[in-house]
Amino acid sequence: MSKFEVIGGRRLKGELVPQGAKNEALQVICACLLTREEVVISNIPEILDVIKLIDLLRGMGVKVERLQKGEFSFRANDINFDYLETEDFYSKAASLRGSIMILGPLLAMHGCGLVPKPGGDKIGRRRLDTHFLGFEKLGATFEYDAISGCYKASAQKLRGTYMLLDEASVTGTANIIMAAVLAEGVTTIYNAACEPYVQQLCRMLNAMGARISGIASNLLTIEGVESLGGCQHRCLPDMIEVGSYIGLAALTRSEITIKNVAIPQLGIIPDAFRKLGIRVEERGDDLYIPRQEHYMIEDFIDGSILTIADAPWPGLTPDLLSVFLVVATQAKGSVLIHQKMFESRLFFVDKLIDMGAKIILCDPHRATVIGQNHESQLRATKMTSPDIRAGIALLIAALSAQGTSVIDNIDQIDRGYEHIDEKLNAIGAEIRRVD
Ligand SMILES: CC(=O)N[C@H]1[C@@H](OP(=O)(O)OP(=O)(O)OC[C@H]2O[C@@H](n3ccc(=O)[nH]c3=O)[C@H](O)[C@@H]2O)O[C@H](CO)[C@@H](O)[C@@H]1O
Ligand SMILES: C=C(OP(=O)(O)O)C(=O)O
Repeated sequence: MSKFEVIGGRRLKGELVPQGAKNEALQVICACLLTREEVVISNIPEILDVIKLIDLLRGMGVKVERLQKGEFSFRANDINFDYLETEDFYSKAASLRGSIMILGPLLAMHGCGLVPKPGGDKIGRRRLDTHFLGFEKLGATFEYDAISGCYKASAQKLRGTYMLLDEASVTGTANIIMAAVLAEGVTTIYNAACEPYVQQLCRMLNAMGARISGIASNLLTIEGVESLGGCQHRCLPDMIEVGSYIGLAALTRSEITIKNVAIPQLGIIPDAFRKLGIRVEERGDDLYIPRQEHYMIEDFIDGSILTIADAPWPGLTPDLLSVFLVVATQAKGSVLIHQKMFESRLFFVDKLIDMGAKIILCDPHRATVIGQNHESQLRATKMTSPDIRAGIALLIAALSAQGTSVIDNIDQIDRGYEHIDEKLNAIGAEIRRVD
C-alpha cells in the first residue's frame, strides 16, 4: 500500500487549480445511462473513485472514449445485463458509493437494475432508504437479496407522483430524479437535496431533453418525457478541494490563490472559514488566501463559543468538517466541531492529539478544539488515513508539523484528490510518494 512521507513546516506560495468535482462526476456519469446517444463530459477528475465508475460502465457495455485529459464521451446504446451478474461488477460496484446511482437510470431505461451494497467512506451508517422509498413511490418493487448481497429494483412502468423524502439525501435525490425523468406523468420531489452537484445533474438532464423545474430548491417538479438525447456537460470545480486548500493555506501560514473556483457555487464555505478568522478574499472567480501569522476564532454574537456544524445544502457540507477541525488546532480561541450527519468521522482526532493538538472528543459527533495560536507546533508522526477527508486533514496537519510524518493508506486520499502530492509540491510542499 502506498504512503506519503511529508516534510512539514514549509511555507507554501502559489496558485492551485481545483479539479472537477468528484461527487458531481459520479452523478453525471451515471446519467449517461439514460440515453442511447453520445454524452460528452469535461472537467472529470481522474481520481480512483471516478475511474472505477467509468470502468464499471465500460464493463456494462457503455462505449467510453477518453477524448483528452478529463474529457470523456459515453454511449450507452447496448447494455450487457449479464455483466451485472459477474464477480467483476460486484467487486467494482461494491467499492464505491457512487455506484448506487446506476440503479435509477437502469430502472428508467430498462425496467430493472441491481447493485451491490455500495462502498465509500466508512464514516458511520450510510443508509439507502431514501433511494428505495423513492423508487417504490414511482411504482418499482425493491428487494435485498441477502445471498448475492445485492439490491434489486424492477418496474413494469414508472409513474410520476408526489413524494416527500424522508431526508434530503444527495445520492438518493439524484437517483430518484434519474428514475423520474422518463416516468409517465409528473413527479414532485419535496425535501430534495439541492446542492450544486444535484443542480448540475438537473441542468445536464434538461440539456438532454428532460423537463425539470425548481432547480436549486428543495421542491423539484419533473415532467416525464419519452426519451433523452445526448449532450455536452462540464463539471464544476470541486468545492471540497477548494475548502481543503483554504484550510491548508491557513494552517501552514501560506499565501495561496485558488483559481477558478465558481464562487457562487461555494455557498457558505468561505464565510465559515472567515468565522475562524481566516482571510478569504475574492478576486474575480479566484480566492486569495494571504499569509496570516495568526487567525482568531469569532464568538457567537451572544459571546458563546462558536460551533461549526454540518447541515444539508445550503448548510455547510459535512465533507469539510475534518478540514475545519484541523485548521482550528492552531487558531486563537476555541470552537466546537459538530459533525451531525456521520457518526464515525471524528475518530481521526486521536492522531491530531498524538501530534500535540488540544482536542476533546466529547462524543462521536462532537469535538472541542482549543486552538494553540501557533504557540506550539504540531509534531510529526506516523498515521493512517481512515477516510478521504480525514486523509486530507491529516496531510494538512503533516504539512504544518515539525519533522517528517508518514501517512499510510493514501489510496483513501487518492480516491478524491488528483495528484495532490504533485500539486502541492509545485507550490513548495515536500511530499514523497513511496510505493
Ligand atoms: C458520492 C457522494 O455524493 N457522496 C456524498 C453524499 O453521500 P450520500 O448521498 O451517501 O449521503 P446522504 O445525503 O444520503 O446522507 C449523508 C448522511 O447524512 C444524513 N442526513 C442526510 C440528510 C439529512 O437531511 N439529514 C441527515 O441526517 C444521512 O442519514 C446520512 O447518514 O452526500 C453526503 C452528504 O453531503 C456527502 O458526505 C458525500 O460525500
Ligand atoms: C464521503 C465522501 O465520499 P463517498 O460518499 O464517496 O464515500 C466524501 O467525498 O467525503
